[in-house]
Amino acid sequence: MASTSAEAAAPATSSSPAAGDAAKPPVAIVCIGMAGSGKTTFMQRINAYLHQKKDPPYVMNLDPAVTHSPFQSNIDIRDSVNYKKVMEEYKLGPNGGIMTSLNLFSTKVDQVMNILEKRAAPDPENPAKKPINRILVDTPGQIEVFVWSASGTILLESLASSFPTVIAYIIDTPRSSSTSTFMSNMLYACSILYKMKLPMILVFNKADAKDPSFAKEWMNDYEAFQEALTEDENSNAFGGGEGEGGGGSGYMSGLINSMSLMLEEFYSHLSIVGVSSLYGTGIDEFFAAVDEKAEEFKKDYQPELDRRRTEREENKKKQREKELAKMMKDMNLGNPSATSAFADIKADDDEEELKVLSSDEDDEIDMDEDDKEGLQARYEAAMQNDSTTTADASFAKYLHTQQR
Ligand SMILES: Nc1nc2c(ncn2[C@@H]2O[C@H](COP(=O)(O)OP(=O)(O)OP(=O)(O)O)[C@@H](O)[C@H]2O)c(=O)[nH]1
Repeated sequence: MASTSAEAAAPATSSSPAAGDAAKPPVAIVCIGMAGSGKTTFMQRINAYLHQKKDPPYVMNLDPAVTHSPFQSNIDIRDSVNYKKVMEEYKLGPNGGIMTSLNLFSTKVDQVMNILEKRAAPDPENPAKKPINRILVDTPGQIEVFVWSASGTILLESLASSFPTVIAYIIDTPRSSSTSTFMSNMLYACSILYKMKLPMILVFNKADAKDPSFAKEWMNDYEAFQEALTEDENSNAFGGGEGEGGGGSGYMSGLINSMSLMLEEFYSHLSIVGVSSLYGTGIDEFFAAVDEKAEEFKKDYQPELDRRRTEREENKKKQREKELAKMMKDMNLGNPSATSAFADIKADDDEEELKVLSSDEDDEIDMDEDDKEGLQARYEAAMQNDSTTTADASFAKYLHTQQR
């Protein structure tokens, strides 16, 4: 990975393996793709490529339903969760089974992160063991189950909180060569980007079967896309078929046209590579894009992630306060910080009153006039306070008893 000043300046998160290897934390590559896009073949290819470069990655399989994998995983969800049993026990269908298995697995995310962080740092007991440079993550082909589940978010956020994390979105190029399937795929990628908020590489796979240069052109040149759209419309590629000439109602082309305009901004955030997982072409280009996106992660996404984490912690604190207030209300104690009774406790702690009480705990009559007046005034305030409830008064009485 190219080392830049931005990288050197990037703050290491507290749990980051950067603590052990400040210049080069491993990059996590999360492969997401529709069923049949060639995701498994792609994973196998990049895994083999890194092994060939004598830089073996750490591989994690998050697909509980996969029956055969052509590569070995260091961490495999199937070792912890039995997908078939989950389906049986919870009486679920295939997608529910995958989602529940992922949910169960995500409860162990801390253990997973501990393992990854250990492998990312140098091992003092075994200095010859090289820290890992890449973490490859395979996900279920049912994209929506992973992307839109809480567990998918938990797993990705945990990864991203420790390592630069990049999404590789695998696209079946031959199946995306019409403007409508291309647009559907782009919208899907767009929704993943906005849901995951992580840098993304579009991997146009099966480049041996269909050259992906058309896709790059469509993404960079609006007019080229327009021409292809008109062609598809004229050849009735969208179906519909009303009227002669196969132009349809024009609704589809109008929709795709306006969406392509909207997606221009989205395209500018992406890296695009064409690969053939079958033959191994384009893999160098893919890893160059990974390095570029890892830098982008540190520069642009990491601060945003940190901001979101701080915001979440603040919200949690606010929520806790809200819950506490609700609990006090449930107990009919009002808002604890709004009652003068509570304020009194704090004041009593560090004022003379305490000394008086501790010196002569039994002797109420010995309290000097100032103390008595002060206490009296506070009882009255407690009784008169707008928000004072019967419980506040009881509390004041309780305080009084304690002070005796
Ligand atoms: N021509 C060509 N075929 C490919 C390439 N990559 C994958 N395939 C084929 O595409 C089909 C699907 O590949 P997989 O790797 O199983 O796809 P997947 O996305 O993992 O599919 P699921 O396991 O269903 O999620 C297989 O027949 C592969 O041989 C490629 O680069 N070129």
